[in-house]
Amino acid sequence: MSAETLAIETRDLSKTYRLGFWMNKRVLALQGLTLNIQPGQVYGLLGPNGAGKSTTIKILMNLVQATSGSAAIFGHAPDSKEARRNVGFLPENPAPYEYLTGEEFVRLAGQLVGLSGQELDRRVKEVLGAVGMSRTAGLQIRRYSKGMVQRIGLAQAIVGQPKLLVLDEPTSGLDPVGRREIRDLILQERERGTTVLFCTHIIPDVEALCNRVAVLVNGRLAREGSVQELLTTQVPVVELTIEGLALESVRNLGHPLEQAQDLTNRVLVRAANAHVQPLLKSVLEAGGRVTQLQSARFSLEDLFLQAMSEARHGTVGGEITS
Ligand SMILES: Nc1ncnc2c1ncn2[C@@H]1O[C@H](COP(=O)(O)OP(=O)(O)OP(=O)(O)O)[C@@H](O)[C@H]1O
Repeated sequence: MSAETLAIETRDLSKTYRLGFWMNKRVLALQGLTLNIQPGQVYGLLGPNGAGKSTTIKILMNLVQATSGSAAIFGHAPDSKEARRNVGFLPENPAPYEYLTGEEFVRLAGQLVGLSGQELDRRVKEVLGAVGMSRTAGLQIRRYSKGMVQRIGLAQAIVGQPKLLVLDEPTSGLDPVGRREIRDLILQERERGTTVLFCTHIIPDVEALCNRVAVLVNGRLAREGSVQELLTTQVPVVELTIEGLALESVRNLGHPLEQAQDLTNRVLVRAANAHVQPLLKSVLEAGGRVTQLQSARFSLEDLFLQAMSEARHGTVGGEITS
């Protein structure tokens, strides 16, 4: 395999689910998604509920068939042995055999990826320690809390030291300490050179972990790039706190505003750098006061909200047609 082979490649990937008694309603869960994920990248898939993140992951994990387009893992089709051999997977709701103990479950996962003997013993012990489950590994999984199930799910995903880790909401259900531990673990995997694809709603996790992100809205790619690139290509914005004028009066001053919000007795606005001087002048002329002015850091959260509002205001879920 050449060094340039992509870890994950999707080309024009689409998925339509059929719904209703006559199967006559269609949900366009993915609409022509193209992604290129290089080996060694930690890649975040972001998007509102129903954007198509889990569907993308399920197609890559061969749990769902694409309606059209193609997907490959290290150059191999998702249903091939070659693709599966290289992947550790944590599903959205890991539902492991709940009568097994955590340790038995991780051991089984290790055996399934070909580990045995002392190497298996060593790896099981190692990963149980890494996910903070050494003490509770002897309990049946049905006794675990959601966060513990999540940790054991992650342990089974990494036991075989896969080249690619695919994680569907890895930190969901975890307390802040647990989230930090799982984040550290993903960082360790990144150090090891593992490619990681994960989807999440937790934007600080994306900022802490990812080299690259894609924002999906309605099954389409709304943004894609390195975190750095996506944030620095944004127009610099200034945040002003205005007193003595109502929100409507500020809006009626006629200057383009990125955002305007009514707080008690003051208005908070965000405007692009270029519009700040004329805006200031108009506020003072209208009898208002500017009590605070600071440059605002454009965050991934802003980017996410911007992508959503451009795509369609407040839409949640794939497009439904009949
Ligand atoms: N098995 C299914 N049958 C019918 N529709 C489905 C099925 N699975 C997903 N969908 C629909 O496809 C769209 C995309 O769902 P998907 O689970 O991929 O979104 P998501 O981005 O992972 O959402 P979330 O963040 O809420 O987990 C949604 O409108 C969802 O209702």
